[in-house]
Amino acid sequence: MAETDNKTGAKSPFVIKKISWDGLKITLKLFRYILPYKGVFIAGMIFLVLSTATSLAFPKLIGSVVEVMDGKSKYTINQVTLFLFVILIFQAIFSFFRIYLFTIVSEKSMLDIRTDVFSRIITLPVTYLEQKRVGELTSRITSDVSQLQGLLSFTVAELFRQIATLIVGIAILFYTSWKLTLFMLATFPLLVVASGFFGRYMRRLSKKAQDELAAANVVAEETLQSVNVVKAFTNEHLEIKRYTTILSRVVDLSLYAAKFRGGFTSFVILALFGGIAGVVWYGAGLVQSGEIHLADLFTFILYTTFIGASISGMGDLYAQINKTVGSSERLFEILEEPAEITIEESASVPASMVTGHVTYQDIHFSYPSRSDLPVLRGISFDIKAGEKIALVGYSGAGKSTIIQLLLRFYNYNSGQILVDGKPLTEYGISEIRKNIAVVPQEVMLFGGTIQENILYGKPSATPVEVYDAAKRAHALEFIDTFPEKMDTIVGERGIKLSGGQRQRIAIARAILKDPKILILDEATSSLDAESEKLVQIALDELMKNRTTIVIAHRLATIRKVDQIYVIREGQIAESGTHQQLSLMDNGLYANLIKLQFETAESL
Ligand SMILES: Nc1ncnc2c1ncn2[C@@H]1O[C@H](COP(=O)(O)OP(=O)(O)OP(=O)(O)O)[C@@H](O)[C@H]1O
Repeated sequence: MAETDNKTGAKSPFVIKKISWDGLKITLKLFRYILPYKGVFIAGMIFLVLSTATSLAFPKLIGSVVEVMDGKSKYTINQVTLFLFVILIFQAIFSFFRIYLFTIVSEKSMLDIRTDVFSRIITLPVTYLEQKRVGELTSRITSDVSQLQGLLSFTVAELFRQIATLIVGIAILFYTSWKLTLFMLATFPLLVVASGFFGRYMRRLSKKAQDELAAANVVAEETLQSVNVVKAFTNEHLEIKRYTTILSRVVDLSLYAAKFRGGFTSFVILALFGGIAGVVWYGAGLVQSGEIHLADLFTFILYTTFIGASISGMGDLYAQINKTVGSSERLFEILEEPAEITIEESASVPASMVTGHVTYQDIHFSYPSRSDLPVLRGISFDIKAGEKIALVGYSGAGKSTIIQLLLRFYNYNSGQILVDGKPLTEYGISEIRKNIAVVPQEVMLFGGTIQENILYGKPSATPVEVYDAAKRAHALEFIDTFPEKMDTIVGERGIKLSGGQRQRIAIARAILKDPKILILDEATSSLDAESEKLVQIALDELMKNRTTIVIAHRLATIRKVDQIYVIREGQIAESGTHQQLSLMDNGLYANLIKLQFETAESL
């Protein structure tokens, strides 16, 4: 986790920036998401102009009321009030449409942005994703996109309204009385300079507080994700402490920032009302000397408050835009990251029907994140179509890595992997993955029905196919015991399945996918004898006529394979059949078997 420092944030790792031109350019790219809704957006802009115009007419009308009272108007008080009401009603209608139309645009474009970001995240290469925390990526889709929503539904409208209020307001003021306007403007530079100064400091603090809060969320999320581990270690108090420590930093920062915000607001109020008091004083003199009417003074003061409010609102707006720029930079960083596959490709690529002849030729590999540490150091083997091999070896020897390369999660550094004689790199990523099914150690079930979970292997399968796959995976044995059968909800909000049951669901998925190459990453945890037997029968069924690579932990599977490769420190230390290897004196495999046998006996 990034270290945070003391309150002054002198060396904060969170970069605090002024709005840069580059950042703004990135933010402007967001408007391409508005393009599909440009008609609605333009309509919203028209209503925005209208509602701003009506609100700007308001001080003028109040002035007219005063004119009537002063006996200097040709209209009656009722006429002017009626007109005022009509304007108010129009303003209400315009505001309604402005808000509604902008919300349509912002909600719909947010939907598009979220979909794009989500699609991009899940199509990014594993190498990119593993550098990021899950919490960080989800906050891209949630908080960063929400920040943009503010831009479209609120900030654009506010920016326009405030700029229009400033320009039109000042123009009207000059028209009403240039002397009084110049007097009023004399107070402005002070306000602007001070708000610039305070505003910048406050933005820095609020950005820090925001980042701290995000870090707190990551902590909460991580804890919740592995809540069972926390409980098992009875480390609740540690987690609570971790969370509250970071939260109290957020509070400290926010309170510190609040002092400045409070101070700034007091200053603005003083300066604003001081300015108004000054204008009233000077204006009263002008009215007395007959230079302007009383009504004009009223109008003038109202416009001055409007303008004052606009100026003080600018600081907030700046902060909003700044946050938006930050969010868009983070979003475009993901959106512009090259994906490994496109969604269309993954959906439409037909599985290139390979026969399943897999060859590893002198594969060398190190993980990009630890490029100095060779993990595979010259792995070579050949598996004929339909043959079965097992990879065995101590933990960390490189077995899973061998598989990850076949799935093209990473690119190997040298050597070549061939499938049916053709280099792996010449296949499309989706194409190759469609030919491989993985039955992992830890089977992940999605929240949904058993049917949906099996369908994951082949989304286009018919219910009959799903049923058949479940039957062949020996999953019907337990599915039929549930009242809702295939429609039983599993996952977070449904029933929890046992390890053996989950494995049989995974096997059913693989049967449905029906690939030529199968990868079995055996669960290390042992199942009870009954489950073990059923899982084994299901696996035997699954392995028929498929090239199979087993990361083996259980003797039952290993005995049946054609060839066993013992991996040690990224190299093949021994190879042969179970028979051959177990007879080798002092052989690694023979030792492993002995070890497993002893462990099994001691249990
Ligand atoms: N994503 C990764 N980034 C960096 N190093 C990794 C990564 N995954 C694994 N390693 C390292 O690569 C080496 C081989 O790991 P691998 O997972 O292939 O071993 P394994 O034989 O499958 O072990 P196990 O039986 O425990 O699953 C280990 O030293 C591990 O720390």
